[in-house]
Amino acid sequence: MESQRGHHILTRLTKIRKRPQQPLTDFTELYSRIANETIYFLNLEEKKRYKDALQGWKALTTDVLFKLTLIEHNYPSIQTYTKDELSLQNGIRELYHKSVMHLERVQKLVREEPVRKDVPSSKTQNTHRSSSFTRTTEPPSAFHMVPGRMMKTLRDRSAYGYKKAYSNPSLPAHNNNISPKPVEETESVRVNFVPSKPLSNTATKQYKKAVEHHDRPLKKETGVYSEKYASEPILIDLTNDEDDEDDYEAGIEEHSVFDEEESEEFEFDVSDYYDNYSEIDEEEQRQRIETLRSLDGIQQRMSDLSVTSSLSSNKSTESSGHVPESSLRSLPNTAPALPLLPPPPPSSTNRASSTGTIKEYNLESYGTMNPSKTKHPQISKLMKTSNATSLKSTKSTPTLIAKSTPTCVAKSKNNSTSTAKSATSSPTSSLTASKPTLQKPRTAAMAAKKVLGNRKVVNNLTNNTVKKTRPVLKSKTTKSSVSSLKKTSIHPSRPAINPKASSQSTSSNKKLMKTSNASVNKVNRQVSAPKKTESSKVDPAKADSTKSELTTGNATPLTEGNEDSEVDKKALREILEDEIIDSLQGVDKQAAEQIFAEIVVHGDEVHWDDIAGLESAKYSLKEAVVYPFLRPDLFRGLREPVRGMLLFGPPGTGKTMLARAVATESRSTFFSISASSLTSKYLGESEKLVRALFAIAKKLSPSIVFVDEIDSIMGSRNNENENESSRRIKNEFLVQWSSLSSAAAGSNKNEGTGSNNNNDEDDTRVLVLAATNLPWSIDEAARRRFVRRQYIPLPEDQTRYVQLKKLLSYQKHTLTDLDFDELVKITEGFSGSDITSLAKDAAMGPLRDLGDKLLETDRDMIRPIGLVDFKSSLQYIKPSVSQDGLVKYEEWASQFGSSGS
Ligand SMILES: Nc1ncnc2c1ncn2[C@@H]1O[C@H](COP(=O)(O)OP(=O)(O)OP(=O)(O)O)[C@@H](O)[C@H]1O
Repeated sequence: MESQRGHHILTRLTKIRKRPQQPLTDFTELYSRIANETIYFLNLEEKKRYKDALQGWKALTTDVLFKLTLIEHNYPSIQTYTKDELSLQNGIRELYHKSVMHLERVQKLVREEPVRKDVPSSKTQNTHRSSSFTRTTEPPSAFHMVPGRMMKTLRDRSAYGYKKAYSNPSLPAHNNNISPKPVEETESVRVNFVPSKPLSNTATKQYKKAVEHHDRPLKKETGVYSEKYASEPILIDLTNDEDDEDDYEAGIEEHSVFDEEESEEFEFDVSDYYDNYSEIDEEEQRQRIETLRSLDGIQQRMSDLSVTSSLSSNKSTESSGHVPESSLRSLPNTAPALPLLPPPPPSSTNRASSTGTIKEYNLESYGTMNPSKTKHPQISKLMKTSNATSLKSTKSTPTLIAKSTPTCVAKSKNNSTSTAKSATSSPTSSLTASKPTLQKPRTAAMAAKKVLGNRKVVNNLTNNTVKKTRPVLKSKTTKSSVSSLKKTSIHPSRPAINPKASSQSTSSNKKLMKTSNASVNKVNRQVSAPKKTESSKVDPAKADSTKSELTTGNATPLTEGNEDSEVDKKALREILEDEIIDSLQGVDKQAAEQIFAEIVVHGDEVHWDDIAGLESAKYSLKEAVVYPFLRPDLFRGLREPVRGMLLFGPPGTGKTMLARAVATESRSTFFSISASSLTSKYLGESEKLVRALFAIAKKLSPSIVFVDEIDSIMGSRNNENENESSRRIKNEFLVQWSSLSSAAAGSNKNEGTGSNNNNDEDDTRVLVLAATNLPWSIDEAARRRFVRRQYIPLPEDQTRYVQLKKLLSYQKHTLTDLDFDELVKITEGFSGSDITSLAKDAAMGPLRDLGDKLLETDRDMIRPIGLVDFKSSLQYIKPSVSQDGLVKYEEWASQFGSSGS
């Protein structure tokens, strides 16, 4: 008894120790941001929009630098960093270095080619001059961009450009150390001291204080600072070098309204990062000095904020007391020093070995924090605690959606260059935005999301439910307007990172390119996405279709730029999948891969509004799934969400649609599985698949495991014809399913305390949602687990009316309300799917009338759809559900289910 209590207390203590104050989320957000935005700016470069790219790089580097510093300041106790956090931190630094290199390169390009007539600049394209950094939305986080993500794996490795190199022969093989730029060459880099998203309240405060601190001499004592800043931070536009002066002043003005009292002292003390300094040996000391020097570079950079770096660097250097002045002199002016990274690890060819290599590299690459090198016991210990780390990363494992709203680029006829390019090379793309029919994305974040395929990004700006204030860059033309941003409907703590990969991601080492070290190369591919530019001629048909697609808003990638962004998406997706797989404990890797390859589905989002009628079913689903997923804090203990919900009813009534809508609206990962996905001919493999499925679902929680035609997996076990294999799958499924629920109902200890801090809740936010046309054949044990059994009947009159209206709403038609009423009557007994088929067929009527003339008839000349078309289609489109069948459903519904019309 006593020992039990002791154990209990210990467990609680461990939890308390583990949970709070870890920078993982911040690091992952930052990492995904820099990675995603990098892709976007590379795309800009490809399109020769160097100015835009330059602005982007500037803002990105500054922002990242600031945020990184801030995170490190907020979490100074580096000893408590998990391995993933260290890897992420390292990865961010690497990407940051890359960004600085890009910045320098593009700066040169801009100087060399100030006027590019063939490429419309951002100014000509956007009257309001919204640079890609008018951050009106949050940065693209590969995982955050996943409102209602439905994942679709694209594990076609060949497509990811394994052979594409991410290197520039002109660059040194390993270029983590950015060579300092001569002061005179250094452009006055306006430091954009504005995070696009406050990391936390404390961070915001510190940020405010930091700005205030650095601008103090210039501060106008208005004393007007109000909470407004927190929600409506003011950002400085970086759009044009000539206007730097204005921006600068504007920035100072804006920054001058900070409340001194509200802010805490922002002290950036690099020594916070290391303690017990004297306990380490000489070699270690030397390394640490290096690192401290670099960190001081950051500190210096911090103090240079809002002023030109070249001017203030010396001052700052002098004031720094941590590092000898001489060593600081060697720090680059434009490229703030960050800890140097060792060369990449040797290549390895398989996933398992690559993981090992990555791990080793992560540790090695962190220089002074290498546990084998450092004698710091806590650090060494930290490096060994991989389990805790994986658990942690579980919650922040990201997912991606594939649906994309690609940016439009048309290939120039004149260009025919076809060399594969690397991210670090000067863009020589043959792509030019000859007639940009798509608006330039309003923010880099949005653009990157587009590149990475988040269709919902734009929608979310208006359609979100979770709001979060976010700073935005202030455009010069709208200096007075400061807008707060809503947090897009994304799970807030779901980053999109492959920490292992990140640590090595941006090495431009050619050798590294050749390795098949999965994560490393994938990130490289993601960032650089070398372009194929073999053909430069515009296929007129293609161009036309691109145009029309763009104008209808249904653009699909047709050009190389877009192909590459597809590659980027795929690469990123694969990275994420690999990361998840690598971090799963006790799960067969192959099985996990198979789950990703076959089961996880992206795209094709369905919203409540897309579904006609079924109001009761919708409400039921909201209550059972959507609300608990969105407000887990309210649904605990007795209110714990159900773990199983069954949708049953005649075929084609919208069960699958409902499931998809639930996935979208609850912003969860959607696993669509079928019997064949879980069946393997090899003994024991199927169980592994089931285990992997649930493990991944937990990892990517909140998740919905949707099993269509559940009767084929969960048929009654009394069936004598059932074979051993399917019995085992069933048993394993039931066992795994049970593991989702808490052992004792109502046993949540946090209930009543109002605590929102239950980090474990994500693990349990997994729902098995199933659909079937044969509810009576489901095994009883499974039926019991489907706490909610929702009957989805044939659509009623009103539902059919709504559906018909919806279907015709985008078509030219002559149907009056009376016609619709008539149609509703005629279609009695039709399922939703039957009605869709009918409408589709009727829509063909006007084309059928044309016969062969169809080919030369102008689109506008085609007659509208009329009632007559429906009537003629009704001759051969008949209801698919028999009345007899309906009786059986209704009986079962009255016995076991609830009605959902
Ligand atoms: N309520 C509805 N609103 C709009 N469309 C619907 C509705 N019900 C069905 N449909 C149409 O029918 C098609 C099939 O629907 P869905 O696949 O969801 O049916 P289901 O009940 O899952 O069928 P099955 O049981 O055969 O799998 C949908 O793609 C949609 O076009």
